[in-house]
Amino acid sequence: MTTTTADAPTDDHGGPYPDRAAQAPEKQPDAFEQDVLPTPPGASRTLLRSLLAPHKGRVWLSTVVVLLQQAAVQAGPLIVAYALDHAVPALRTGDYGPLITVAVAAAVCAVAAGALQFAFILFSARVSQDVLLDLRGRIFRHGQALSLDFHERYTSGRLISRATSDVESLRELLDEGLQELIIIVLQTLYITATLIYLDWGLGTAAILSAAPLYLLVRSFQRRSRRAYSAKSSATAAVIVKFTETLNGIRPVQAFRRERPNDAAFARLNHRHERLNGDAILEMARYVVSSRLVANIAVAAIVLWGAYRVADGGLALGVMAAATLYLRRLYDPIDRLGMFLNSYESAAASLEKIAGLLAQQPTVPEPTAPLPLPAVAAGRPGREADFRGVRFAYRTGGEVLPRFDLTLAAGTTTAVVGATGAGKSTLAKLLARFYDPTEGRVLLDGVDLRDLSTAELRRGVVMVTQEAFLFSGTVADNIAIGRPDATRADIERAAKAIGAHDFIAALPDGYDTDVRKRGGRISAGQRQLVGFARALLADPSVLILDEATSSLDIPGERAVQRAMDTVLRGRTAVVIAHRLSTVETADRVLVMSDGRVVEDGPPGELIAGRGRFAQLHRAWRESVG
Ligand SMILES: Nc1ncnc2c1ncn2[C@@H]1O[C@H](COP(=O)(O)OP(=O)(O)OP(=O)(O)O)[C@@H](O)[C@H]1O
Repeated sequence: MTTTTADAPTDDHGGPYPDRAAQAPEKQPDAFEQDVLPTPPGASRTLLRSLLAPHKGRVWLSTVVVLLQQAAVQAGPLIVAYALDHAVPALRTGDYGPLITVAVAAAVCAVAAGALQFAFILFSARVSQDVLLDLRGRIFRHGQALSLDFHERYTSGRLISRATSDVESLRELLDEGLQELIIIVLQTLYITATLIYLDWGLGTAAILSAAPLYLLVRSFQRRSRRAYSAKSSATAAVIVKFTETLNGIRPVQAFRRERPNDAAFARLNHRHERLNGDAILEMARYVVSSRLVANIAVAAIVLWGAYRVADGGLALGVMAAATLYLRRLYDPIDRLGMFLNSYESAAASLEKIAGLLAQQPTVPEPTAPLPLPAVAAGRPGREADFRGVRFAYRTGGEVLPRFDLTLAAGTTTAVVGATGAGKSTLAKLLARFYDPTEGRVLLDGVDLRDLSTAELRRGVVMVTQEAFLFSGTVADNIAIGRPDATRADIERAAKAIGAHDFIAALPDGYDTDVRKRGGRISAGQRQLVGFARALLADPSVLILDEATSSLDIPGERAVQRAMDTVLRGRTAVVIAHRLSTVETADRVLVMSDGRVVEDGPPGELIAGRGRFAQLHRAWRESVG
């Protein structure tokens, strides 16, 4: 008999699987649930640097352009001062020269400011668009490269959120942030220098007043980062709910889940709104408190200045000018808040993206891949061997206790067993969607972990129940198994499978777009397309998850014939749900609680008195 170990509580106390604790992260808060994947320190900065590195030249150019643009803008008051002090008195003496100079200078500055602003927008937009293009591509490529267990936990909605709303908040920073920052720094430097020039004491006091402001900025940064991180997760949760509901629209409508879904969505939507509000509130708090600090600083400095004026230590004019400059010095504080806002929003998003990109596939490519040995002429398929394999999902307990199993080349093995017995898990190990927790899965003696993905996919193909169709034509869908296949190859495969007639009857035959007319392709026909795809791919080992849904009798026969064709001449593992499949297999494995409890040719098992014999009798009776 077998034992169920999936939820054995003894593990943590030195039970039968001492290393299980290391594989049970669900006991700690789940990083996936909370949308905070572990990120190596400095990963966001490294990511940003690597994104900007190819555009260094343009970033510098943008910086120079915006500096020149600011110079052109700031020259305005100087020109006015020159006009008042020189051009107007000169005009009184009939000298038009200075006035013309002023007019030309003002026109040049105005045109230059406009042209430079245009150039800046152009350069910075190019940089930001290229960076976003690169980043979206990286997220997509990485998403595709990550292993199945990652996707099962992270969900496509979160990936979409990373590639859309998080990328968008980075765009806001890249498009506007640089200009804002440069303006803030320039204004602050210019005014501080002028204040020091006017009066050392006042200038130093102004600089000292930056200390409480600095503390305020730091606290705002911390709080706003937290607020934006929560907001980004809330946005992702809204998108996850959206995609999940719409992907499952059939069961949603069939089971009238609309109302509960509306309620659940409203909760997530409100949470998003509230967290967005929190982020805005942080900004409001910052603006109010920074203005308060600034006003107190101005009042204190002015009081001290007035005392010095009364004392005769400071000229009144200098005091007046310094007061005006002081007010201006604190003007960019609001701007700084806006900048920090978009910076923190982008930083929170970047951290989430960096966390995603830092994930490593749990089924990695080998660094030194090995080739599969050449198949001897006439030998069908390859031998598959599970050696000392034990498997536990990362999110759960042990599903397959340690076992050994050899599948001889060219044989068809039917796997049967109750739901949850571990049939699909066994199949997924053979297709290397997961690596065994312990032990090795070998194909003709080569560990699957040593095969390049291309070699592995040529060697082993898994056809799942749902036979997913991608957007594109029927021909494209069949050719996924072998992209270089000609139309003749595709038709030959379809004919062999018995799919040609229905495909030819579609409005555009093989060129029918499956998305536009997807409704015309029935479940059975989808399976036939799936088989044609597998036949064209021609793998040595084929794993087939037989559909549980029963088809009509002609449909059933067509699928059965197609299956016989596709299984012939290779090593096959069929997760069987049909009696006919089991009866025609070379070998039957009966699984229960993750263990193979019966193993043998179908005739032998049927004749025996085990589970399979009982199952077979019940099956026969139900068929009639
Ligand atoms: N991604 C996963 N993470 C954690 N546990 C899983 C995962 N997939 C399956 N399991 C668990 O592993 C066990 C075996 O599942 P498996 O899908 O292999 O069974 P099965 O025999 O193929 O069932 P069915 O006939 O219903 O498809 C079950 O207890 C299931 O809950």
